[in-house]
Amino acid sequence: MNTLANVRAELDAIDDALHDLLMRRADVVAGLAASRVKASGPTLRPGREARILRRLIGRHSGPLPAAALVRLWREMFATSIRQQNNFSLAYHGVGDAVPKLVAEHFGMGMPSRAFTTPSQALAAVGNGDAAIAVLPFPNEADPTELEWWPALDAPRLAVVARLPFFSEGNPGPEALIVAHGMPDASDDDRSLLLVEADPELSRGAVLQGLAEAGITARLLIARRLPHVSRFLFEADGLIEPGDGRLAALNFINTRPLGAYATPIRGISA
Ligand SMILES: C=C(O[C@@H]1C=C(C(=O)O)C=C[C@H]1O)C(=O)O
Repeated sequence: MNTLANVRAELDAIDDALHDLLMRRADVVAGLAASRVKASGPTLRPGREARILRRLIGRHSGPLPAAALVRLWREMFATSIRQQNNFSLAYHGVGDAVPKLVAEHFGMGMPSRAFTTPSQALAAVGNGDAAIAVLPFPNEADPTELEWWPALDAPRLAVVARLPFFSEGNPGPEALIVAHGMPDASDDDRSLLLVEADPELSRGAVLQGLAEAGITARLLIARRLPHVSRFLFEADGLIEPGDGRLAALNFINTRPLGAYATPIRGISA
């Protein structure tokens, strides 16, 4: 009979099974941490996390909202990252959008420190005080003194993830994670490209130059400086510093700033 006691007994059995699996997952991560197989690379691997979430969302069905599935896995990722080393993060943001994204992405327990400028947060990563910096997604309306991407020391420090990775519909304010080294591919990625070009060159001509080199890109920000036009593009795919397509470009300066797994924006039923 479907009494409350019966339903609760079934939930208790499911909780035990889930608990066993969570403990088993943590054991596997502990083995990974002890084995040093990741010793040469960063702890946080947003590309791998994106592959896991895409795979699970792809097989998902039933009444559990996909957003809840992602939240549960985010908490597990954050826990397993902290299991692997003393992970901590630096962030900068005006208002509460960035701290909110940090809490949603890394759970409530992740050690994090706020900085009043993006360059201070990046310096904390540069000198090893923090593993990553979370910074606001570049915006055309940003004041120059908060514009962090033109001075990003890529590929030493590079963009490796975009937050939120999952949202149903409009994501609201977004952020980027900057870490040491270029990110792993996730099979569906986008790259940030800084281009400095002769101010005589229109943005259409710059886009055409990129297209002729085989790079499909969208303009995010254009800045007219005294002797140069500076552009930030989001390009399809993973573009790393040695990419052959960059050699074909003859702008004043073209620099990949990193990449991120293409975020999921709503899922079709
Ligand atoms: C376990 C790993 O480290 C981190 C934690 C992950 C996980 O818990 O599945 C996945 C990617 C990394 O951010 C890994 O690199 O596989």
